[in-house]
Amino acid sequence: TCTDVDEGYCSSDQRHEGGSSVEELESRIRELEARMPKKYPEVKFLTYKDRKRILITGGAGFVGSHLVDHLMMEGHEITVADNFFTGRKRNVEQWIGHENFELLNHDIVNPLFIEVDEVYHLASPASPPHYMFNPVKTIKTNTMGTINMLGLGKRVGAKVLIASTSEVYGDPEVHPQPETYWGHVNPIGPRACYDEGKRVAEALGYAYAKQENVDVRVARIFNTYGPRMHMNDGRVVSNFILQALQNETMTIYGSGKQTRSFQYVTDLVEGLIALMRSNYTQPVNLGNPEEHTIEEFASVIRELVGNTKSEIENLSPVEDDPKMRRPDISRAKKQLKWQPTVPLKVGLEKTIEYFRRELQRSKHSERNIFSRDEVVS
Ligand SMILES: O=C(O)[C@H]1O[C@H](OP(=O)(O)OP(=O)(O)OC[C@H]2O[C@@H](n3ccc(=O)[nH]c3=O)[C@H](O)[C@@H]2O)[C@H](O)[C@@H](O)[C@@H]1O
Repeated sequence: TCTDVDEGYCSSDQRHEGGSSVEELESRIRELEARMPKKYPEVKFLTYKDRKRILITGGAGFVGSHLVDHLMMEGHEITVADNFFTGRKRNVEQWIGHENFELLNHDIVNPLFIEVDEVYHLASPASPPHYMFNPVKTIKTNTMGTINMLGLGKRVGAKVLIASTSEVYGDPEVHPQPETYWGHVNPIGPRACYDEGKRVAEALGYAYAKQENVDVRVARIFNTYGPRMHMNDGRVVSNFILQALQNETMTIYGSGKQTRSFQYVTDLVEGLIALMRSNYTQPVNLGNPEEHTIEEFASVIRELVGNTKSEIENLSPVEDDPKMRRPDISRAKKQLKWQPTVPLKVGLEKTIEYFRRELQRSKHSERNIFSRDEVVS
């Protein structure tokens, strides 16, 4: 009988002779292995021909990390560049160590020299309190950072998708907002660092496309919500949910009659990918056209959270706060065959569940994958 089972030196005959104890042990190990969570979510295998090398700036952030999940599961090679100003390692921890994944602690205000086929350029603080906290850095990220990404696109021949924003329309005087509207932006107001930063990013994109033949896509992203928004994000959906969950006052800035139209993050991710893969080079609005007042959002969230003692209170209005916002998405429908599909209540429930878990969380390394299928099934 072989006694070197641990060392793996036994032949199968010896193991057989060794009697049932080794077989029992083996089957017990198999059983235990089956019970352990899989190391990584299921990733499709793509051959070299179909696999793309993709850089996602801001890939550890709220939107970026959902895009990472989607493209990783499709089987592509993903590099994330993030300076962790608002992004968090936790958002992509499910991929760390995977052979298709790389996480760089890199600030794109500095150039980055890597070989890629596509760049999703999402890096920038996006919530008003965050971008106003360091306006100079916000401008640098959107100007110098964008130049660096377009320069990378030029050098290696990569397609570059620029994440622009509905804020390029400012406090709009046209409603809903089509891409042909030039906007109504205060160039020296508190939001200017972001609004004007993104307007320059778009201008840079088209300048590089014209002068240097860089293949550029521009997505104008409207208000988006979902799991993995930062606890201190400060935007309305996460604020209202966290306030309701903790029985705190729900803070409406101003009358609450201002409107917004909110899309769930997985819808946005599909729109971004469709745009990147299309041949359409003009800006495209990506948003959900269902419009509500902020007051309505407060009561819908209050109701969905349930059992809350939170009161709703009106505080003073925010300077230059857009009074209404709703995307005209005819272009996305026509050119990308894209439109949002996740209903507000379904997305909000998913987001509430996420924040509820975050508030209860007391240890590291809990997986947090959110796929669209999980939401619609
Ligand atoms: O979520 C987004 O996608 C967008 O969020 C912000 O734009 P904003 O529409 O001002 O987003 P919020 O800060 O969520 O504010 C929405 C409305 O709710 C109000 N609000 C916000 C927070 C709060 O606690 N209470 C409250 O009433 C704001 O005054 C505003 O009228 C960013 O500036 C955009 O770049 C970003 O694309």
